[in-house]
Amino acid sequence: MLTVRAPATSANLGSGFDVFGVALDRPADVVSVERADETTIEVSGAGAQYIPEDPAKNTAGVVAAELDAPARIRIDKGVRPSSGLGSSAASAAAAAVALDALYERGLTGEELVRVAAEGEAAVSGEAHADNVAPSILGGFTVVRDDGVLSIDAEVPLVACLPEIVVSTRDARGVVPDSTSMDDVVHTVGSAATLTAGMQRDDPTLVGRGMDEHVVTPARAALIDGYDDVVAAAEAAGATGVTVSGAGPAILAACYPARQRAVASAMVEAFENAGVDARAYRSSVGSGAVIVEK
Ligand SMILES: Nc1ncnc2c1ncn2[C@@H]1O[C@H](COP(=O)(O)OP(=O)(O)O)[C@@H](O)[C@H]1O
Ligand SMILES: N[C@@H](CCOP(=O)(O)O)C(=O)O
Repeated sequence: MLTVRAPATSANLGSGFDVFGVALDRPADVVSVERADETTIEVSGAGAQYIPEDPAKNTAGVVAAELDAPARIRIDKGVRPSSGLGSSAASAAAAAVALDALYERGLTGEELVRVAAEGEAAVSGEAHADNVAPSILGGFTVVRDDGVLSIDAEVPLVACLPEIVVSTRDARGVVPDSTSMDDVVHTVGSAATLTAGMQRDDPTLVGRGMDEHVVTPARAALIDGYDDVVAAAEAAGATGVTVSGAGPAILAACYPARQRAVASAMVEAFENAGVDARAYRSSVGSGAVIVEK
C-alpha cells in the first residue's frame, strides 16, 4: 500500500482567477492505493457522504483512468467538499502522485498537474488546474495554458470555512462573460502586485494584490455574511481578504503577529451572521508527499 497526503489549496487569490493558487498547511486529504484489476474507491472523513464512490464520478477515479493505473483507492477526506479549499483537487492531486509512484511512471510535476486537472474537469465541468497545481507542487503557483510556475513563499494566511455549501460548478455559473477595459487594467495591476508580494514574502503587497472587481463581487453574493467577515478581518489587521476559490471559504493575508486575531475575528463575524465557521491558520505550504510506501 502506498499513501500520499495532499493539502488543501486556495485558488484565485482575488486577482488570479483560474491562474493563481496557493498550498495551505492544513487541512489535507490522505489517499492510499494498492494495485488491483479494476479501480474501486472508498471514501471516509469530512463530507464523505456527499462524495461519489463511482470511479467515473470521483476525481481520484478519473485520475486512475487517465493514468491507466487501476487500483483499490481509499480516500480519507480532511478537506470538506464544496468548501473553496480545493477538496476535489486534493483527492485528484494525491491520487496522481500515489498512482504515479505505485506504477513507477516517473511523470514530472507538470505532467502530474495535467493528469490531476482532468479529474477536476469531471466534477467542475472545466479542467482548471489552479487547485491541483499547488496541491502537487506546493507554494504559490501560476497556471497558464503552456505551463506552471511555482514560487516558494512565506506569507501568513487565514482560510475561514463557514458551514455553507457552494459548489464550484454553480459558482462558475455566476462569473460574468465579459468585463470593461478599466477592470482588466485594475486586475492586471493587482495580479502583478500580488506576485511581487509572494516573491518578496510581503503580506502588504499580497493583501493589496487580492483586490479584484469582476469575479469576486459576483461570488461574494453567494456567501452569507461575506461583507461583515471582510470588515472584521481588516479591522483585526488583515492586509487583504477575498473569496477562497469559488467559496464559501474566505481567505485573508496578514502579518504573523495578527494571524490569531484575524482568525478569531472572521469566525466571530460569521457567527454573528448566524453561520458556524472554523478558521485554518496557515502559511504558504508544501505540496503532496508520500507518507507511507
Ligand atoms: N474525491 C473527491 N473529493 C471531493 N469532492 C469530490 C471528489 N470526487 C468528486 N467530488 C465532487 O466534487 C464536488 C466538490 O468539488 P468542488 O465543488 O470543486 O469543491 P471544492 O470547492 O471544495 O473543491 C462535489 O460535488 C463532490 O461530490
Ligand atoms: N478557479 C476555480 C477555483 C475553484 O476552487 P474551489 O476550491 O472552489 O474548487 C474557480 O474559481 O472556479
